[in-house]
Amino acid sequence: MNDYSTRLHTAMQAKRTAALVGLDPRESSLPAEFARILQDHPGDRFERRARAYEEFSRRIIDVVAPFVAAVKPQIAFFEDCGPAGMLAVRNVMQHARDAGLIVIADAKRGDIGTTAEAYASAWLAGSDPSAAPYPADSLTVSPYLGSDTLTPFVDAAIQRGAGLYVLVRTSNPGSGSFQGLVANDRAVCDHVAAEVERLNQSTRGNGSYGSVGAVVGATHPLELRRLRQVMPTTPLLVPGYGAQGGTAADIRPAFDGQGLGVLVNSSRNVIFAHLRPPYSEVAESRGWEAAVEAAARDFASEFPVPAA
Ligand SMILES: O=c1ccn([C@@H]2O[C@H](COP(=O)(O)O)[C@@H](O)[C@H]2O)c(=O)[nH]1
Repeated sequence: MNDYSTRLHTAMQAKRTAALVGLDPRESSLPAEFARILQDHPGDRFERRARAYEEFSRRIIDVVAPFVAAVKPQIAFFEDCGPAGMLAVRNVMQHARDAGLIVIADAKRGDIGTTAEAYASAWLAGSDPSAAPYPADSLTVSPYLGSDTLTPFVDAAIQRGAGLYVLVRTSNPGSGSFQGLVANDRAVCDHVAAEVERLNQSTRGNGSYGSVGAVVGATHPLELRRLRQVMPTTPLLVPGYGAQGGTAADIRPAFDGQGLGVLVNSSRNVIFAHLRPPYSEVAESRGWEAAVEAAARDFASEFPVPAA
């Protein structure tokens, strides 16, 4: 069984990019053709929306799979469709696994003891997609309940060859209100980062990185540099690039010398490329999937990874 960071870095080297496409479907931004499913598909409005999200996400996966290493379904959008949405996201995740992509479930789970065990069991399929009802390679988790509540996730990650991304410094403008508070001369996010790096050590095999990763936003470039030093062997998941204002220059210092150690997320700017120039022109002439392809190619080329 290959551990998570080995599988992740193999995928990044195969696709030669650290780009990750976020699957954040929203009814109001779907291409016009999805109106048919939203109006005519059997079931109630939640089931129709779930069907549209599944079809849209599958087609995004088909378009971006040649260019990126991973996808990150944002579970909230699927959950908002009720039970049909959870079935849809399960199918989307399986479709992405079948396409050879690393799948990060952005569900931001976290709870005490046995409840954390149940979350881990549900979401961390790891190297064997059939090991969990939701076939994710890795999962975002919240550290807010304390370090002991991360342990069940770490144990499951080791057992299943799965990965975790612990929220350390999130990309939203208000993330400093708690994460930036200073205790014992260090910001809370630095305390969390030190704990993530410590937990990560128990998951390191022969590779340079472990399987306990961290979420650090591109919108806080100074913290990103500092936190990379606190977490030198921790794989980073970096949201906030593109639509939230983060740039490639903000993120580059977090990569190692081989172009590894960081996955960069972009959601809206890729999946809804048909809505913004210059890709809207591509959509007009060649359709929305061509616009997504052009945006995914451009995004991937911003974060090149050398072949192994
Ligand atoms: O700190 C965080 C943690 C998670 N996210 C999620 O990433 C995507 C970002 O979408 P964009 O369209 O590229 O802005 C979204 O699912 C967020 O919930 C984040 O942005 N920041």
